[in-house]
Amino acid sequence: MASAVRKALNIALVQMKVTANKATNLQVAREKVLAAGQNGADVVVLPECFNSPYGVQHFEQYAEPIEGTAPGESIRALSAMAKDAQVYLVGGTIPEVPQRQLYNTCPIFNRAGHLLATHRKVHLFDIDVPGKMTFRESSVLHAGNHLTQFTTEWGPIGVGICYDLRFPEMAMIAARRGCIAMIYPAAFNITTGPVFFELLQRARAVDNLFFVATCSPARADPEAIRNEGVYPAWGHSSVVGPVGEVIATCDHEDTTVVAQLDLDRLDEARRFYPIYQQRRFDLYPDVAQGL
Ligand SMILES: NC(=O)CCC(=O)C(=O)O
Repeated sequence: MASAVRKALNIALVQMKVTANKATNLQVAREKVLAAGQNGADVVVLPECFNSPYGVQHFEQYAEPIEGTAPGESIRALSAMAKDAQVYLVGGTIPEVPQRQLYNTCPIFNRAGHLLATHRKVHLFDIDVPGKMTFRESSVLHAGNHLTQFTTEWGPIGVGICYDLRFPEMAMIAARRGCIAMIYPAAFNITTGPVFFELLQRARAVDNLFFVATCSPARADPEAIRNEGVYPAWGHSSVVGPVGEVIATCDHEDTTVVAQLDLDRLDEARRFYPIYQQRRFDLYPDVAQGL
């Protein structure tokens, strides 16, 4: 007898503290991914820049190759975590150096530890809010040129990285290609986080009537932020449902957020609000191209 299709998937967002020690970061990630798997997670997500401090001055030092015959130690460690925990692992991001160019890249593994896909951050985080937050990823990073999704038994899931969340087109394309969710490893900060982070997640979710999940690093100690210029991560890793409801969230502490993505919620939202059938591509053909 064919087994019933499972209608819900369990997700865990590992909001871990990231240090300057790569080996420690990998060990902490491993412990938390294994714990999440033991607690029933199907999909586990790590934060943006989980193996290195987040800052343009650090990327080159921590960068590793991902694909090819000699993947770096973070990729080998992530593959083993996914396999040992028997989970899909959205492996946060690491600075990637395939040849000379650097990228901010998310590797995604299946339950057997095989690399399913990689997403290179498409929209680089270049902003200048004077006196509050200036960041210029493009001073050292190159932007990726591909949209990314991976396949699961619940349906395809799209992947973006942090600043990619601000661009509705990416999530919209994923939704129209059948994705049930977008997952974003992310590291918003104490300037932009309170204003935009939840708003953007809820907007992407309700625009597309699908799930949105984000995973941030935990915030560093205030002295390290004040005295050493450590990036002040906002935290607030969250799962948002198809009508923009916050299903699970947290503050900025070291924690793992768990939630269930119940596909009945998605079906119901799309039945109640049939925007997928009501679009007027005759009036906006430019946004229908390529889909
Ligand atoms: N790491 C990032 O891309 C940060 C994005 C961010 O903080 C924003 O406001 O956007």
